[in-house]
Amino acid sequence: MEHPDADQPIDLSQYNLSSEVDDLPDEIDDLRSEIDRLDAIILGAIKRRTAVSKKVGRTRMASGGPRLVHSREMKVLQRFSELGQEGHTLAMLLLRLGRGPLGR
Ligand SMILES: O=C(O)C(=O)C[C@]1(C(=O)O)C=C[C@@H](O)C=C1
Repeated sequence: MEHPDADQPIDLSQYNLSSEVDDLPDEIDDLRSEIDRLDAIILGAIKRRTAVSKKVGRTRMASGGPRLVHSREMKVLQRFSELGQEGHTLAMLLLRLGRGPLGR
């Protein structure tokens, strides 16, 4: 299956995810509608990420591989580090969702 190069930034303009918000109206209801739209995108992306991450884990373990891959987790943490400490927390939560409870 075709898949985008992970190092190639996604064209965020296609999804209207730009951080430029000067063009948005100063209307609370309109702004909240935009937040609702974004939350739907984020939630959908998190649910798919979790499902894909679980599938990677199942596939790897089925061939005798480890439950976790430290180097990959470091890449994910690095990716979210542009958001600072909260980005680190967010990345940790995404990893936790994908790998399920540890120590079982
Ligand atoms: O990339 C992998 O090998 C995965 O299993 C996915 C993932 C992730 O959610 O990004 C989950 C657990 C691993 O420890 C590392 C990364």
